[in-house]
Amino acid sequence: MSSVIAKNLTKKYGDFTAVDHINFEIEKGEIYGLLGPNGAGKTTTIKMLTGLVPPTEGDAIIAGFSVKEKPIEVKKRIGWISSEVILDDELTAWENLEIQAKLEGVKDWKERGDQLLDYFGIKEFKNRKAGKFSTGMRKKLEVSMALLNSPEIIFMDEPTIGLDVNTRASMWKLIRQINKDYSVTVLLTTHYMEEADMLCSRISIINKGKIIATGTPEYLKEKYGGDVIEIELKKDIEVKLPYTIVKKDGTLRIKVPNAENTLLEIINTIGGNNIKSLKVNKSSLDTVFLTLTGGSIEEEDFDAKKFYAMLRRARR
Ligand SMILES: Nc1ncnc2c1ncn2[C@@H]1O[C@H](COP(=O)(O)OP(=O)(O)OP(=O)(O)O)[C@@H](O)[C@H]1O
Repeated sequence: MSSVIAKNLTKKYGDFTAVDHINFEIEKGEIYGLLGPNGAGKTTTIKMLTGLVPPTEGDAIIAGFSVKEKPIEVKKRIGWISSEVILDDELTAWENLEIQAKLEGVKDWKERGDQLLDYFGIKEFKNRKAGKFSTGMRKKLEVSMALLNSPEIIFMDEPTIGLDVNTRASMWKLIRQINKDYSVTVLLTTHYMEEADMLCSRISIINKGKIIATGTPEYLKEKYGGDVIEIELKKDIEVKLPYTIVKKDGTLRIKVPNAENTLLEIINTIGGNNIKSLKVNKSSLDTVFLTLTGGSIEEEDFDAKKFYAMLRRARR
């Protein structure tokens, strides 16, 4: 059964198309990722799915209800965590929950509120002002608020943006736990490749408002992955190699099955003296993105020591 079905969902702002006829389907119980760089249209998509912004074209069926026709029914069945601040720092954790219950019209919320704070290990701080919470505790409170109305689906817009590595890892654990323990479907947006890879059962890659690929991380890496070697040339030359080469502004992007096995051949062909810099992007969702768009969200620095050792060997 599907929790979310997006059908030709489109948002235009004047002449600009922020989200362009996107289609995807999320099964009940999935952790689904919308992965894309800044400005790709992720937030706009979430806003349309949660009924905050009306689509220009298309529709979405959320928990069986059309967001266009039955936005109130949709809102009753979803939780939403924005990438912006949603807590009132001057109110206690409990008062923040109370406001959430009032805003969403959740009656008899107190028992569930207590149970949620207990589940997340912050019950003893229920009377502490949210402004005094650590980042991790704030996230737990935000998730408690989103779960207060017992939603079928939670939408999380960039849930770990700006978090340090440890808090990010705790958040991933927490998302997995609520997905299992509260049987809640999760749709999250992210521009972190690793996050999508670690957390999501399936991903749609979104770029410039369009979905350009959908599948499990494993499928996407197998279909579009491979290592990408980026070489900045000192002098522009014609390079003939049995691999896909994209040339842009004096830099070659060479897609190879495996960088370690092909680097020497490539350096020998180009000539070590003609290489200004070299970088290897190992197979990851980043290389998938690179293959699909020619651009990159995150880049891995190449190990310069290893490179120069190889270069020395190639020159001998
Ligand atoms: N209210 C608006 N009016 C005009 N343009 C908008 C509006 N909201 C968003 N946009 C534009 O739509 C595009 C998609 O924005 P959106 O916020 O959905 O992207 P995103 O993938 O969530 O990126 P980010 O992580 O930077 O928020 C951007 O170019 C943005 O400038």
